Amino acid sequence: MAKASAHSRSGVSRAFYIGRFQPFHLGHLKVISQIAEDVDELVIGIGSAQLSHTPENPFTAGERIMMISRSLEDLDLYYYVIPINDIYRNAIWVSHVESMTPPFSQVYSNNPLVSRLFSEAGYELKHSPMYNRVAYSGTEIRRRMLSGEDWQQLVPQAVVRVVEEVGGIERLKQVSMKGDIES
Ligand SMILES: Nc1ncnc2c1ncn2[C@@H]1O[C@H](COP(=O)(O)OP(=O)(O)OP(=O)(O)O)[C@@H](O)[C@H]1O
Ligand SMILES: NC(=O)c1ccc[n+]([C@@H]2O[C@H](COP(=O)(O)O)[C@@H](O)[C@H]2O)c1
Repeated sequence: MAKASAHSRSGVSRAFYIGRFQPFHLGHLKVISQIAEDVDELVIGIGSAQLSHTPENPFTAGERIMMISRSLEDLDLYYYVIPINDIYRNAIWVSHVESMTPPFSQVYSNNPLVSRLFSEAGYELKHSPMYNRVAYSGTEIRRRMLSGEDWQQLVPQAVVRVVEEVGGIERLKQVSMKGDIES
């Protein structure tokens, strides 16, 4: 059975969009700007919220919240940013998400597992185009942060400031080191 219609009982249309946002980049911003044209409110899930200080997940949930809220300041959209820990039980993951978020009726995702789990649970799935995927990619941005190449142009200015504020480049380099730290 399909979930509630696109509009809830209050008449508000609310959607869900989840990512790890390691870091939040211009591809994510473009997706959210597009979603903002379709819905009244957006619930943004910070996936793998428990992870930080690793090469694939350098930033904490709190830092990712800063990146997102500061980047969306100028957008005409009411949004909620909710950290979601992984639970490693796909069959009940949607219920886990529902237990942490305001209710929503549409899900925006290009992640095959996320799409599958929400459509099995009866949600309306929406897919957005991939924008400049070669560069607007967390993997590519972290690679550039490590190699000293220009990554700043691939993220909102607010994200550059958060990364600087938390010493993000130094952290990423240190947690990516192999072997012992030489004195
Ligand atoms: N350039 C992009 N354009 C449109 N959607 C994107 C883009 N990059 C990521 N997304 C989508 O945003 C959601 C969250 O993505 P995620 O946070 O994993 O970013 P990512 O760039 O794919 O990161 P990583 O390379 O670290 O896996 C996913 O549904 C993903 O498909
Ligand atoms: N069983 C689970 O805990 C489960 C299932 C599906 C997605 N997720 C999370 O959802 C997020 C999806 O975001 P990405 O598209 O960035 O991979 C990830 O953080 C992923 O770990 C978790």
